[in-house]
Amino acid sequence: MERAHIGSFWWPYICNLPQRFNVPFFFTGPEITNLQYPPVIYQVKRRCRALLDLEKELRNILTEVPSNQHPFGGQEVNASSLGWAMAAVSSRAFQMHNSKGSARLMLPLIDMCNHSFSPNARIIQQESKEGTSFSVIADRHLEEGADILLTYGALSNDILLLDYGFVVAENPHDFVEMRYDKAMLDAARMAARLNGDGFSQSAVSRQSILEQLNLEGAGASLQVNFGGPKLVDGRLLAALRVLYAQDSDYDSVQQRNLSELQMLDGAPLGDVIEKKSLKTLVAICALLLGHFPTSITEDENILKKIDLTEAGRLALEYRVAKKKLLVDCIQALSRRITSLEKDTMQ
Ligand SMILES: C[S@@+](CC[C@H](N)C(=O)[O-])C[C@H]1O[C@@H](n2cnc3c(N)ncnc32)[C@H](O)[C@@H]1O
Repeated sequence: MERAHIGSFWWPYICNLPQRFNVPFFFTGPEITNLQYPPVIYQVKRRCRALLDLEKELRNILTEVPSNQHPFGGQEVNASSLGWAMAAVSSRAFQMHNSKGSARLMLPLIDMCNHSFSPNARIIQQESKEGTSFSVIADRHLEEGADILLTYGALSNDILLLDYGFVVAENPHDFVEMRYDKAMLDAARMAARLNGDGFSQSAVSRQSILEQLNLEGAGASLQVNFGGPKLVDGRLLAALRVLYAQDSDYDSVQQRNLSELQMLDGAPLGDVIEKKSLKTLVAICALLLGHFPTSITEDENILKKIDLTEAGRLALEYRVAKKKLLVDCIQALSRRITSLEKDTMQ
């Protein structure tokens, strides 16, 4: 609305906002496909659909509104202008908290600061009789001309891409998600050349632990992640440890609590089960990597091209970061397997 009202109080601020935002609902179809990661493609399409629905709804409402009461000064409202407004808010509003609750606020000037996971400044909020004020203070001495960097939060590349239109190459908060599925675990077990019965035939006693992990039963939450500070979703790790446990190990399983079973450090059910679980996790990462249509090397070669669009480059950077995350997981898990093997030999 403010953008349509030339000369309004907020007009100077609105004029200084970027004309274009590089968020994915402005991507072309092929650029969206080039993200190569179904969970984020689903989110992009959902947001595009929501914008188109909003456009339709507003158009219907506005046909009934007399021209002198038109909220946008008679200007056409379409998905593109709505998308611009949404991107302006999603990429520039800061989540602020006080005693009354929390809200996302547009903070002119402060919103010129870029994001870093190693920021050199932070926002300070002060309450007084006059109201709430916000300022930025540096956490260390900044040379003249240095960028003032804030942290936008512990955000994954999915959120950075969808809300802000950029990604961070080695984002410590990024993850790759998969759906917990015993058929997938069986495939990974075979890929890791570990023999034994399929996981689908697991005993009732294991079933109850999988239910406690909320991976089985009504209302189970099946999304499990690789990456982030924990490297592997604790629930997936615990499930594999329990599924590999033999009936004879069962006493040992019952002596462990759920949080112990979910921790990557240690081998709560012994080295044999640990190695099998870790090898299966490596195979899952390799299978997930194989789902991407192109390799990291192919992507890096495409990235060297100079005629890529900004969105095309961003889509490539996004998918390379996901693939590298899986490679990092494979390497870290393989190091753990090697160290367990060394311990066994000693
Ligand atoms: C709150 S604004 C920051 C100021 C912005 N550079 C400007 O002057 O318009 C957020 C936008 O800045 C850009 N940005 C912030 N941090 C970034 C980073 N670390 N890498 C790339 N772009 C970044 C993104 O376009 C993001 O949507």
